[in-house]
Order: sequence, then structure tokens, then C-alpha cells
Amino acid sequence: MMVLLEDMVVRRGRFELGPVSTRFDVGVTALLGANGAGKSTLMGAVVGVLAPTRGRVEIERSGGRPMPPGYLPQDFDAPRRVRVTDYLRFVAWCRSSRRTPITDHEISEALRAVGLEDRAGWRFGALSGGMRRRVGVAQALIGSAGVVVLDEPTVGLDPVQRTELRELIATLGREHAVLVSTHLAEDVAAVAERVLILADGSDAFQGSVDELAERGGGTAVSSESVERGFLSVVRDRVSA
Ligand SMILES: Nc1ncnc2c1ncn2[C@@H]1O[C@H](COP(=O)(O)OP(=O)(O)OP(=O)(O)O)[C@@H](O)[C@H]1O
Repeated sequence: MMVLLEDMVVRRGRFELGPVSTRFDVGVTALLGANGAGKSTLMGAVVGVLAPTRGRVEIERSGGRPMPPGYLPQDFDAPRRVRVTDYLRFVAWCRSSRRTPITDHEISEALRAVGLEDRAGWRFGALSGGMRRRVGVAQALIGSAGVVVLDEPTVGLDPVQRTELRELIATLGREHAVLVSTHLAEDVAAVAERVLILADGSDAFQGSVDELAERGGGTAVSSESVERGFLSVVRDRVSA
């Protein structure tokens, strides 16, 4: 599984992102940037919700299933009264085609992957915030064929649920190409292998999390060294 962006430019109102060229592979890539830097715009282009005005986005998968990546949008929600499995069955039905049907087995696998097998019969509204976000990750996994894009998945969660969600993201990264946007240096230090920083309408940094920590003057990856690295990248871009 691999996602390739080649000189991609995306326009959203007056805002133009790019050209950005990058690739992300199996593992967790963190997408960072100040508010309005273009993270959701880039993610929208990767999942096919926004069309690039130039360049291209290519998704390569070993299975070759013709599906866009799985996507957890920032404002994910589901009807309160609907049971978790019924909601996921509906998602599966939407993404199924005659050639590539999505089976109940795949739904069970998605629930297992997010640790919600025992909540399958619960109504969405009865779940905690962290569990609802996990349902969001489960729906992203259904039919995603190995590429998952998560837009600020840890926002608004308490520290325990945030930690659990990070563990889930790290586990997903063993088999999936995961692109995750966040404002939290702890998220990056805990789960990311690679980092892409957007600033001023384009990519200001691409590299390993170790390289970003080094840029922040750290000898080891920590929330502090990642935060300092991020600030150094953004300040250099502003003063350039
Ligand atoms: N629907 C829209 N119509 C017009 N402009 C938009 C729209 N959505 C976003 N923008 C603009 O595009 C730019 C990038 O927004 P985007 O949501 O991609 O940033 P972001 O990095 O995800 O921000 P945040 O961290 O606040 O979520 C912003 O300047 C924003 O005003």
C-alpha cells in the first residue's frame, strides 16, 4: 500500500495548497500545521473528496481493489439511535459493489480491530466519546484496502481515551498506510514514524520523527523535542 502525491495543487476558495510531492507507505505519517495550513484540504484530496487542480494523487495497493482510502473526517458523527453493527452494515453497503462486495466478516474484523466487538449491539448514542471515535475508525477501515486517513482523531478525548486511540493508531500502522493529522506533539511522539508539516500553503518539512526531534534540539523523540522541532520549522518558513 502506498499513496503518492505528485506536484499536487488543490484549491479551496481563495486558499491554494501546493505543489506538494510526497509519498506515504505502511506505517503512521503525522500531518502537522497551524490552523488553516491545509491539512484537511490535503486529506480531502488523498481520499478523493477534493479534486487536485494540478498534479496527481495515486493510490497503489497490493490487492488492487478499486476503492478510495478509508477516511475519518474531523466532524465524524452517526445517528444516536442506530446500533453500531447496523451503522457499519450501512457503510459497507454504500461501499460495496457487485464485483467487490463487503461481507459481514469484514465488518466483524473492523470491529475487532478497534476493540469494539462487545459493543456491536449498542446504540451509537450510548457509547463514550472515545468509543464513538473508534466506530469512526472502524467505518474508515471498511473497504479501505489498507490506506486510512484520520483527521484529528484524538481531539476532544480525555487522556485515557486519547492514549487508547493512539495505541489503536500505532497498531493500525503495522498493516496500513495511515495518515493522521493532529495538533498534539504527544500524538506525534507516540505514534508517528514520518512527519509532513504544512505551512504557508506548501510542505515545510518531510522526514522521520527522529529528524524532527533533532531539529528541535532533542537527542530522543519526546513531546517536547517534537514540539520544538515543529516550531523551528514553522518559524524558519515564516522568516524565509
Ligand atoms: N469550504 C471551504 N471553502 C472555502 N475555503 C475553505 C473551505 N474550507 C477550508 N477553506 C480554507 O482553506 C484553508 C485550509 O483549510 P484546512 O481546513 O485545510 O486547514 P487545516 O490545516 O485542516 O486547519 P485546522 O487545523 O483548523 O483544521 C483555510 O484558509 C480555510 O479558510
